[in-house]
Amino acid sequence: MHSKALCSDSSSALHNNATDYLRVEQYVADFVTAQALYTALKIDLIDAVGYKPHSETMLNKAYPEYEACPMLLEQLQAAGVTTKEEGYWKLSEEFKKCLPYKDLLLAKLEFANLLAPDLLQHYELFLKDLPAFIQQAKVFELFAYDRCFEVTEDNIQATRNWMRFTTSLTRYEGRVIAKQVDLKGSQKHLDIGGNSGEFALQLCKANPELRSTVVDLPVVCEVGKQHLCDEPEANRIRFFAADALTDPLPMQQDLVTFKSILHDWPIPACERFISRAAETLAPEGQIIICERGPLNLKKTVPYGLLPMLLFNRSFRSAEQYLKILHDQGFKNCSVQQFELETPFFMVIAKRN
Ligand SMILES: C[S@@+](CC[C@H](N)C(=O)[O-])C[C@H]1O[C@@H](n2cnc3c(N)ncnc32)[C@H](O)[C@@H]1O
Repeated sequence: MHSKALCSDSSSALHNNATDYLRVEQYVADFVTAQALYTALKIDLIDAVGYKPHSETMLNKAYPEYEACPMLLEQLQAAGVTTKEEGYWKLSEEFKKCLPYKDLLLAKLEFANLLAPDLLQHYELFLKDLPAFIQQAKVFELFAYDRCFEVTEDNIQATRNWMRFTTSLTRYEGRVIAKQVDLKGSQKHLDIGGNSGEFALQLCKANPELRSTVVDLPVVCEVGKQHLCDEPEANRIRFFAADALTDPLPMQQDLVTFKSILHDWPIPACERFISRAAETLAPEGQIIICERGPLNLKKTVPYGLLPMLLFNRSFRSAEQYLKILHDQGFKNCSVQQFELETPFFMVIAKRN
């Protein structure tokens, strides 16, 4: 390692509260449970039995068109979602603890379900020839970056469709990162590829001095403005529509972050993103890169992690980003590794 790199496994230091959302993973681990839960969420059965225990007569009345409702509830009982007491169905005490993360559960289920048909049809191609798989796979029609430049109602709608996935994941990952990282003294923050502003929001909530500028493509910025408009921190977060590889960027930043963007790009583009970020820094400023590491394939991949399996070959090690930073003159770098539902790391880089 060239840089003065401090590698630490800080999972034990993670605040329990911030990682509590990981409890949803057990309910999206296998295909059949995932379908049962997704359906129960969609038809509001989870809300119904969560609100009030339901007998079979009550279920028949509430869901006359679903004759297999009892089967669904039994499946969910096997998965630990529901229990039956004295003839009445209700949510288990454990599953009730997931209710604050319903948005995340739905996003995970929808994202995995969206991808599953592509993998069912083309798994061999996925292994053999990733570019050919990407050409065939329907899921990539959703992530249409070419629709992120011209602000039209259709493009906003199309872009919002995929941004709900990135936003739901980042809402919770951002809280963990905000608790992990010490941003004392940072005021001007640039979040490159900052999407809906959710990551900037979580950093601003945790750091009352911070003022963020979210750099992203024009349509993404429009959706982001709408996403944040009711947040008390919205007046500390502005959107800056730009291509961060080529357009001028706001200068004199104390902090530049890249969260879950660089893995999308080949190394030369990562070098360019990082050198452009470095140009914007004030003398004592720092760059923080937050990324997933590769999946631990010694364990089976749960259904809910299908999207991460899809991107797994793009997930690099922290060392690869450290090398780029070192080559660009960042001498003071450290790495924090931690486990979320996948390995995750932060590379923190200062010039001196
Ligand atoms: C995978 S998403 C990650 C979003 C966000 N950082 C998060 O963690 O939720 C990558 C983001 O980078 C943005 N992006 C891609 N190319 C970009 C470019 N050249 N300049 C600015 N933003 C870009 C995309 O529009 C998208 O919002």
